[in-house]
Amino acid sequence: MADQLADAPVTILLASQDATIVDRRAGQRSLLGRLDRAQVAPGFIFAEECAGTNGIGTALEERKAFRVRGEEHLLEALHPLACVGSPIVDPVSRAVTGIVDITCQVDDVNELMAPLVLSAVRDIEERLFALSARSEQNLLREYMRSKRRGHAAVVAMSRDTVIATPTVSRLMDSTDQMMIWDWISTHLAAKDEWEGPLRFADGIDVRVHARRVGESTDPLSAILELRPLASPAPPRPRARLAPAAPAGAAPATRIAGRSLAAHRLQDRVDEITATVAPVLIVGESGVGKTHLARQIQYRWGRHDPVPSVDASMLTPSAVAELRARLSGSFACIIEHLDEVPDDAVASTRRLLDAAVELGAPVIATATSSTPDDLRHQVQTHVRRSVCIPPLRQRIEDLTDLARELLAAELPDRPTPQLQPAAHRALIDHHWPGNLRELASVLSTAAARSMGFDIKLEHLPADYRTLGAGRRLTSLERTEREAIVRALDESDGNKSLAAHRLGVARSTLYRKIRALGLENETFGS
Ligand SMILES: Nc1ncnc2c1ncn2[C@@H]1O[C@H](COP(=O)(O)OP(=O)(O)OP(=O)(O)O)[C@@H](O)[C@H]1O
Repeated sequence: MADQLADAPVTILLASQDATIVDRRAGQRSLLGRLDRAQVAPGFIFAEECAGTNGIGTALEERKAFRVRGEEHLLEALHPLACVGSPIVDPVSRAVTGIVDITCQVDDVNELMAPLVLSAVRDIEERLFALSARSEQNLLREYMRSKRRGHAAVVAMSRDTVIATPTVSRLMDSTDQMMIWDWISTHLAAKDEWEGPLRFADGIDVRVHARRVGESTDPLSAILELRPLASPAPPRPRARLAPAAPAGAAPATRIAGRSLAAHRLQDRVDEITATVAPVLIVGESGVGKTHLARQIQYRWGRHDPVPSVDASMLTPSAVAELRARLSGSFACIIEHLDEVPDDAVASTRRLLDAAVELGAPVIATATSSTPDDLRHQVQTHVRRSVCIPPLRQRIEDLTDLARELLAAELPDRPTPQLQPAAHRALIDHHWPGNLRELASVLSTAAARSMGFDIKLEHLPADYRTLGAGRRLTSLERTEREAIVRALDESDGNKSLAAHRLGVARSTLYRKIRALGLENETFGS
């Protein structure tokens, strides 16, 4: 388009979704000089709240093509100009992703400007549609990765695609699919990761860990890993030792971090690795129990990855099978021992007794150490245990942990560093999902920074806590929720959202900035 309009008395502007001009093409020298004087150039923001009525900001507000001529502009510097701007609407998410605008001097206004802008926008929207095919490929790749990591119950889902492992396909009908899609759309609207319960149409309860695939601006797609809950008991898939993942880089043999908690953990791990015998690793979900189990196995000389089994899938006969294979050299990791089903408690206890007797390198993990829990009786059979503290209790280790996670994420290139503002924002977070959550945030950030150092703007929106690293008060959180809801219900239209909230538009803009919502997209 820029080539076609090279000799025309117009210039083409491209603005981002926050109305910042990011590119300016074509235009004769006299026009460009005037545009420079009026600051109509890359880097300048033309959001309506800063620049009043103009072709970029108003088209963004109205979500439709908008024509402004001469004194219709609020800013006097723009009075000699005329323009037509139109929003680019993502064909899948329906979010405005930018604005195309053609600007000229008032005397050069031409009836063709509007059709030209609209045709450019159509071209861009078609390309965005083609890109969504790429996000399907990403989804498939992530699904395969999840399966390779040994997860037996995995679903990959986007608006148009559902892929599921046989364990889940057997459970899921079309109502379940719709319900799962609703669940994803709700929980991953503002977060990249979510874990919580979900009930299938026939009453089977599962716990789902869902993680968004791709960028937050990509069409929504997610990987869900399902674990059955103990009751009501679903027809359980038979537990199998997950095939060990192919040998990758050797796990680090030291615990990352310099906090007192990290030193204590290191000392305990050193003690434990001095003798080969069953170990129980306790800690909140995502804290790195399985990771530590692999480190310990490695230090015991198991340089090939050791197979693992999820205790929530154990049946008495599966435990008997494991027991038959047990010897002083049989190594395995039993994950989530505190979720062993009631009917497998007794046999698992016997299995662990035998493992202790034989000195077998069996490592179990558990998220709960509640003393009166039936499953606690199983845990006590392991005798030796180590507890990994949650990330929020060793937040000073975040830099070292982030380095380790980023090195694992980008094994083939220099490890990116966290820039101070990004580091401050991450330190301020509560990390309920522990290292799993941190790994996911860093993976998104590393993709956004293209593998270079991670700045505040590379973090997912929810983790850029107000730049200064301030945590929201509960009142601010309530306010934020109300604003997000209003913007969602208004499909991102700020005038409508302000009307719904009963506040002036300028107040809404101020709140949006103060609550760190400027880079969010809203609506279906
Ligand atoms: N020290 C570490 N270095 C690099 N990656 C780590 C480290 N600790 C944990 N991770 C990564 O963090 C994620 C969560 O770790 P892991 O699966 O070991 O947690 P967990 O405590 O076993 O979780 P759950 O109880 O929910 O199964 C994994 O992707 C793991 O590879």
